[in-house]
Amino acid sequence: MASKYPEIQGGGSLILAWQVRGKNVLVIGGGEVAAGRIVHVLNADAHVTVVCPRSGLNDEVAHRIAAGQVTHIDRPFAPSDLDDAAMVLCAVDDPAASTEVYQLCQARRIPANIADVPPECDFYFGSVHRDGPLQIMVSTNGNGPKMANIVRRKVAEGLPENAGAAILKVGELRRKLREVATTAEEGPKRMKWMSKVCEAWPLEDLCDMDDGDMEKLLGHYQEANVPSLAQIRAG
Ligand SMILES: C[C@@]1(CC(=O)O)C2=NC(=C\c3[nH]c(c(CCC(=O)O)c3CC(=O)O)Cc3[nH]c(c(CC(=O)O)c3CCC(=O)O)/C=C3\N/C(=C\2)[C@@H](CCC(=O)O)[C@]3(C)CC(=O)O)/[C@H]1CCC(=O)O
Ligand SMILES: NC(=O)c1ccc[n+]([C@@H]2O[C@H](COP(=O)([O-])OP(=O)(O)OC[C@H]3O[C@@H](n4cnc5c(N)ncnc54)[C@H](O)[C@@H]3O)[C@@H](O)[C@H]2O)c1
Repeated sequence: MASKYPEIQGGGSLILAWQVRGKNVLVIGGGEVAAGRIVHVLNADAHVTVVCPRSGLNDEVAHRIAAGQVTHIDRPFAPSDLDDAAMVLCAVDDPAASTEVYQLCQARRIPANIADVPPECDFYFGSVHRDGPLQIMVSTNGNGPKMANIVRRKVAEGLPENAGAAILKVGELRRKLREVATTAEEGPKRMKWMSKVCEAWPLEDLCDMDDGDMEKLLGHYQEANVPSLAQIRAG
């Protein structure tokens, strides 16, 4: 029977935007896969430690270490490396070591991804498009990682060029709005107004909006209709 509520499909992943800013992420291994994981977590402002013998580091990981972007422990993994870890990413070419890492992480309740070993992953990586504040992740839930890459590139091709820049401006406007409409009671009205601006304004106008335009637009916050960029500039 058709229901008015969303149908449950099951079998998916819970896709979230995990905030690892300033948290300790331990990367085990220093090869090609580790290099990719390191880029993902550095882009999320995590504090990254790589444990791997120097002889096993690839050029990219060695560069991250030399540039001071990550902390390096020059030896194979040891259980004490987990002591401060909020998240563990393991990418070693040694299945027995991987399994040991995963079991230790489970015992300590540290979320872990063992690259290429789905049953030993608390979360999978996905294929990510990034444009400033905009991130889009594609997952095939373990069915076809290469397909995730292909779909991600197709999705990115279909996006307007200025989506990220427009979203950056929306972020600034929202922060300014909260300074003008400060109270909790104002919340629902503030949210409705912000939604209206996002729907009414083309991306180009959002991108064009400067500080002065934002102040003027916020001056119309109490009105029922949201004026266009041309209207606020014309006064
Ligand atoms: C998305 C991406 C993110 C990233 O790694 O950052 C990612 N794999 C990528 C590439 C890739 N990986 C593999 C190939 C070879 C071609 C192919 O097999 O398709 C290619 C293609 C290439 O290298 O171009 C081999 C592979 N991968 C896994 C297994 C094990 C298995 O399936 O059992 C095997 C060996 C299978 C075998 O032995 O045959 C498993 C996983 N790989 C995942 C993520 C998770 C599921 C994501 C999802 O389903 O959407 C999951 C479950 C766990 C995890 O590792 O997190 C990244 C693309 C990023 C990008 O380019 O944008
Ligand atoms: N999910 C994916 O996207 C994906 C894609 C390709 C490969 N993989 C898998 O990821 C793993 C790593 O692949 P790679 O291409 O980076 O391999 P690689 O051989 O380039 O790197 C392996 C790294 O692990 C290090 N290492 C080995 N034992 C270690 C230990 N006990 N402690 C610390 N470091 C240790 C090595 O020194 C080396 O730096 C493999 O198991 C591979 O099958 C995953």
